[in-house]
Amino acid sequence: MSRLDICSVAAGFNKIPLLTNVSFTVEPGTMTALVGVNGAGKSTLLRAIAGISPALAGQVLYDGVSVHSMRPRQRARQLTLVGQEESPPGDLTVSEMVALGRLPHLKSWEIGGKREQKIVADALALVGLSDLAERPCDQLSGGQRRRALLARGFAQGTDMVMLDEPTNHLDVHHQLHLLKVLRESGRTILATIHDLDLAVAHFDQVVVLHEGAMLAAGNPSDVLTSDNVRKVFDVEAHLLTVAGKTHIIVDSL
Ligand SMILES: Nc1ncnc2c1ncn2[C@@H]1O[C@H](COP(=O)(O)OP(=O)(O)OP(=O)(O)O)[C@@H](O)[C@H]1O
Repeated sequence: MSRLDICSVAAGFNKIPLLTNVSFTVEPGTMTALVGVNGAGKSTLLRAIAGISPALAGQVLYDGVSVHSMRPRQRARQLTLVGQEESPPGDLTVSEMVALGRLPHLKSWEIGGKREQKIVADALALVGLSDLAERPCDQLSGGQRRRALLARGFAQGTDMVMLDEPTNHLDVHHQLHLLKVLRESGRTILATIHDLDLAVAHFDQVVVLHEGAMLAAGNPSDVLTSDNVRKVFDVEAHLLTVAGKTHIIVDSL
């Protein structure tokens, strides 16, 4: 497994940076959460880190290799990005859509083979969608669509997985189930997330973006302090420990 190094990265649009000088490392097999207010640039940064859009400055290294120097197929064999608002083509069934995650790995004659079918079925089972495998994607609820896209991400089979707001649209059971599946997968995870309590209780590292820069990165309870949360989100929050786990309660504006 490989580590991901984000080295002095700037990301933005039309050559205008929204974020500059972002540096942190995601160690192999660990989970990092990216947090910040709406419009802070989390999705923009994640796309730049995944190599989907250019970094305006700096470098993203996966196993020491620049992701921006990789060809798309080579990159897709090593890094998965599940975006925030993807709408799968409505006329594909759920299992056909999930099978798209396999394309970077396959020769044309391997498509639909027994091994491939099993990988797709396993990914659907992981997100609890086996019973909807043959349903067209346009007949899914918001949360089911989200889980189907996550299954496509799992089926891609890379050690490094980047997820843009993976818990959005998921009910509380499926939020916790997803975080458990991610942890038990042993994969290296970088995810944007709005729920600070999920970030503090389930991730190894939190990176806070604020006013065009990285405010802090590190252990969740060291980074999501009352002061930092007030500074970034303009709310009052308190950390507390319940049954050995740290949680954050946001109690007022
Ligand atoms: N294609 C684009 N061209 C120019 N600006 C854009 C484009 N897409 C998004 N933006 C702007 O870039 C900023 C950062 O957007 P981004 O989606 O990265 O934020 P975010 O932190 O992920 O927000 P959210 O929490 O609302 O999902 C926003 O101000 C947004 O309006």
